[in-house]
Amino acid sequence: MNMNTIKIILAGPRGRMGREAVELIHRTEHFELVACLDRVNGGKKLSELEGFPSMDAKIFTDANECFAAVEADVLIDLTTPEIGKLHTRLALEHGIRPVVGTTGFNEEELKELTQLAEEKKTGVIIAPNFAVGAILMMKFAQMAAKHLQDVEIIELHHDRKLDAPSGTAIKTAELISKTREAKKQGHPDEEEQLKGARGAETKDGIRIHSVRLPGLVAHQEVIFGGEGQSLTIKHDSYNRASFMSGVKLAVETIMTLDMLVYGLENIIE
Ligand SMILES: NC(=O)C1=CN([C@@H]2O[C@H](COP(=O)(O)OP(=O)(O)OC[C@H]3O[C@@H](n4cnc5c(N)ncnc54)[C@H](O)[C@@H]3O)[C@@H](O)[C@H]2O)C=CC1
Ligand SMILES: O=C(O)C1=N[C@H](C(=O)O)C[C@H](O)C1
Repeated sequence: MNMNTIKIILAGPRGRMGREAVELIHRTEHFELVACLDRVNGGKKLSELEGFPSMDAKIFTDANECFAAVEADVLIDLTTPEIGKLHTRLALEHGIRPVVGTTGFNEEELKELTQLAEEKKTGVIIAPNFAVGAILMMKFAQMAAKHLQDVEIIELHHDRKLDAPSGTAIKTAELISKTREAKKQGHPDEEEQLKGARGAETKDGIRIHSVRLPGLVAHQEVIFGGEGQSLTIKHDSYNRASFMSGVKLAVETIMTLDMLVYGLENIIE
């Protein structure tokens, strides 16, 4: 396929996801890394940092300065919840299309960014999970919820994760709520003897439990219960390479969008 070069700014290149994204951009012929946003190393080139491929992208520590100085098509943000929100807004102000893997956006923030994308007629993709298997897990859970209404979500992640519950768990509950009536689960008189024992509860009554342990990467089980039966839908990411085909698809697809898309399930057939 002959594709025009897509110029990319990457925020968070030294992070676990950022390093994989650098490799993805490096090996993709029609992707060009034009700049990076980092907390430190301002003024250096990426190739000056240890362990990175020889890429001349300049590192900025100030997003406004970066977006004003560099001509770019797409921002890939893989940072922290607070910084990811700031970068997304600023990129839109500068007409740069944000592909956001960073999680931790709430409903109100998504609404505000949807409006801003519409005003600016600029594409935004906010993807709580880029792994195709995770998208399928969410879709299968949404299908199952038509038939089995009692469901709990257990998400398990490495212990460096900042947000809980995970973006994927929140998105899964939202998709399930599209096919399942709101319902209070468990015994009507149940009482927590230890606060948090029943996990978090969405407004539609879905319980989410978050596990954080060293050694884990990203895992989720969606457990449905019915009369005399249960159904478990499970997905595991064993490494961060599992997310990269989704990042590539998002970067290519965003070039054709003029609005915000929340969730890769909306662009994967
Ligand atoms: N959508 C998806 O499929 C996935 C999303 N994630 C999300 O991506 C985000 C990053 O995850 P990890 O790479 O595991 O985290 P990490 O902690 O390894 O990396 C975050 C990076 O952001 C950088 N950073 C912090 N403040 C910054 C600033 N002001 N400017 C530029 N860079 C800044 C840090 O220096 C660090 O290198 C998290 O929100 C995580 O939940 C993680 C895996 C998959
Ligand atoms: O922080 C992570 O690692 C991950 N974050 C995303 C989330 O919050 O769902 C995606 C994946 O689970 C890995």
